[in-house]
Amino acid sequence: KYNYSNDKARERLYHHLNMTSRSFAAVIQDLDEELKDAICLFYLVLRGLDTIEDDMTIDLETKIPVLNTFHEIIYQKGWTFTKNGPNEKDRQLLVEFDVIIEGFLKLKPAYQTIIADITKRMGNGMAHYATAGIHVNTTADYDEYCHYVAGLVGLGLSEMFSACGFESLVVAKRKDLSNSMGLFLQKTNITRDYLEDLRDDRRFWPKEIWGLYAEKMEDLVKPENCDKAKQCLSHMVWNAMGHIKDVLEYLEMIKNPSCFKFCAIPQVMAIATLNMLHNNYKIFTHENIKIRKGETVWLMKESDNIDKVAAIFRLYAREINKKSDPLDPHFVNIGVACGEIEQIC
Ligand SMILES: CC(C)(C)CN1C(=O)[C@@H](CC(=O)N[C@@H](CC(=O)O)C(=O)O)O[C@H](c2cccc3ccccc23)c2cc(Cl)ccc21
Repeated sequence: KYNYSNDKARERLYHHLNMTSRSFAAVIQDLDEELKDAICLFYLVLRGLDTIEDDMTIDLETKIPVLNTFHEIIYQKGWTFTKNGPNEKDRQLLVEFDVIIEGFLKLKPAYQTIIADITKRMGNGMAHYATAGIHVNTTADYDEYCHYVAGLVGLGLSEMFSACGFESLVVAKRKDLSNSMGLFLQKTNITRDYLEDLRDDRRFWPKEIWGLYAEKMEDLVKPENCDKAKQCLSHMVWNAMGHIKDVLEYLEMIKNPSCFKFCAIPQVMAIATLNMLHNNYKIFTHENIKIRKGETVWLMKESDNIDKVAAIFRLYAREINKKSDPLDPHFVNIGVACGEIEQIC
């Protein structure tokens, strides 16, 4: 029955959600009642984990154990974390993490189990890559790292969609497609955040790729290496585009309208971002380049069914292809990738 204190707790929970990312918080709040709280808490637990992984001011002796045990921490009433650096974006979330734990412990056991399982696997994966000397070298490492931090999120969400009955059991079964949903988002973010990550001494671009264009990853920012830098960027864009076929196949499976928008909106933002990144030397000179607000508003409005989403992917594939430089070694690859997208859409 209606429980005032519960409502107060829920209000504090959604306050944290709105603090993390306003636009996406609105999308989560549009989800059906049955899933809304579970996905809100999944999102905030993962945001807490990510805030610890991202904070380079925390020494490894502290960071590694917290990453590895976060799936147990989320059951510990009252737990908070105050060791985050002062300028860490979501520091407040961890200072008040007891609120998240309260909400997590109110969820149905089925959702708690899914969230704890994904958190365990993600935390272990993050701890591995946070260990001194471990780098993203091969493209296989790149796929593995992105699986840990984003592919697993897709697996967890698909299990929730199937568990609550909104989507068929096939959605949870197609782990390959769920994984690609995460990889497409994460590879787009990693490609976009080259300069910011370089500044924070975080290296996610695989050496197997940047090593074809420079001696050291940081050489790509030198003006004299401009052409090589843009060729490396094309290679990264092409690598991310490899997941689009799976993304569209996954979205075609999603029938519940609120689940569909929740899944489709980040994907159309990602293809729009990839289009903005392609052949855009600014990623080597400016941080935090984003698609315009007007474009995101249009994308959020236009992503409510598979036909419109397919049309958006077809539109951006054409834009990306138009911007390709015939002298770029990946000119043909990107042309083929764009052709494929235009075919399936
Ligand atoms: C790393 C990441 C891509 C998984 C982060 N991630 C996302 O990027 C969010 C979108 C988001 O947070 N957008 C923010 C980004 C920002 O703050 O800059 C915005 O303001 O638009 O979406 C994903 C997300 C949504 C829907 C389906 C998914 C399937 C597989 C993997 C991830 C999926 C997400 C869902 C959950 Cl439950 C948790 C995290 C995420």
